[in-house]
Amino acid sequence: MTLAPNPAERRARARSDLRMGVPVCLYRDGAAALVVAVECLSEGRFAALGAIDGAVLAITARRAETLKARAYDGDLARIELPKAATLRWAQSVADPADDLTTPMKGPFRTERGGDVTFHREAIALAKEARLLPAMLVCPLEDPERAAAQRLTCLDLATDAAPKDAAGYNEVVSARLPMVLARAGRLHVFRPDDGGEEHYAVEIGQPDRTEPVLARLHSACFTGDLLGSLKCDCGPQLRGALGAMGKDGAGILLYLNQEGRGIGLANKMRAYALQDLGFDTVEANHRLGFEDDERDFRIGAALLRELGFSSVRLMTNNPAKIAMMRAQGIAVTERVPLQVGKTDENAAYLATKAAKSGHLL
Ligand SMILES: Nc1nc2c(ncn2[C@@H]2O[C@H](COP(=O)(O)OP(=O)(O)OP(=O)(O)O)[C@@H](O)[C@H]2O)c(=O)[nH]1
Ligand SMILES: [Zn+2]
Repeated sequence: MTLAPNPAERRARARSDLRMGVPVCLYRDGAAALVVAVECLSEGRFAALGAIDGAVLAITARRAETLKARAYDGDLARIELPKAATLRWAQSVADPADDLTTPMKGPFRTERGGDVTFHREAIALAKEARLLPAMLVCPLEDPERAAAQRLTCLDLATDAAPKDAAGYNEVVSARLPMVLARAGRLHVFRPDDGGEEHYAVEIGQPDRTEPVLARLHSACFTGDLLGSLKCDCGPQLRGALGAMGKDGAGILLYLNQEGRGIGLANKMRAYALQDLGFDTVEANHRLGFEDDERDFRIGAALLRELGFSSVRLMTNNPAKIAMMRAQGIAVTERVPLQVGKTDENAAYLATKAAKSGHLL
């Protein structure tokens, strides 16, 4: 057998490289490009890469809208680098932190026509790496040069973003008595694509042939652990565990998709924007993200691994129900989970109801 990394493993390496500010080489059909995440760029690498003829900043159409830059490529825009472009300029294109204090960043010239495969893939990699979706993309005449510098190289014919969700393997499970549910067991699942681990908390011994009381909870460090008043996550987590403890059976999936899938750093960037008056959805858009970047297929995959095919789902989010059903998990009942409303999170919950279809 070959010991070489497979496509998923190469992609995992690429994500790590991007988080360190190391460029990654993308190639396909004889063409190639070096891509690097703007937020992690050093002065030295920016000077070297920005000087390459044809280098552009790839940003999402969401971010372009805020910057008033024309997005000719549908979901993304390619901003040309002005002659005097500095790293500071590139970072202010990527990061909305100073949008209001220094609004005059443009006007921006954006490219039109031509192939955007590398740009789109670069944005996808940035999101997978939980980085701001703003990438410096530089055409590369000779991909051999990237290999010679030991850069990670992805052949998009084989290593493009996979359409199917990762496979999950249970690493271990052990008994975990909890205040709210004594008969607990924690299962740890590891994906086969080098991505995040996710957890399942099983309460009691639920019958696999009956619909199980289930909760799909997304990680919220601020709400779950710190008791933040900005959201309802902590009370929902404890409310779900409490209900399962009382029932004597249930399954709580704890998915490590912090900040609706944008990561904690970006969620805190969103919180900083919320302090300037933007709501939770607007803040995501200004950062360049969609409202919700989570992949709920993971929840269905874990349920299947655990032997469940039917749930009574504790949620107020119809998208979770639709996704479960689309993934072949029967949702026999929606169990509302309305706890933890405070003065501080009332506007947040109202925005979720108005813009994201949450049920009140
Ligand atoms: N980007 C972003 N994420 C947030 C914000 N507030 C909370 N979150 C995240 O939102 C997610 C909330 O997860 P859930 O409670 O599972 O999801 P939900 O869509 O509200 O659905 P239900 O609670 O099931 O009704 C967590 O990952 C939080 O970290 C915010 O203002 N911005
Ligand atoms: Zn929260």
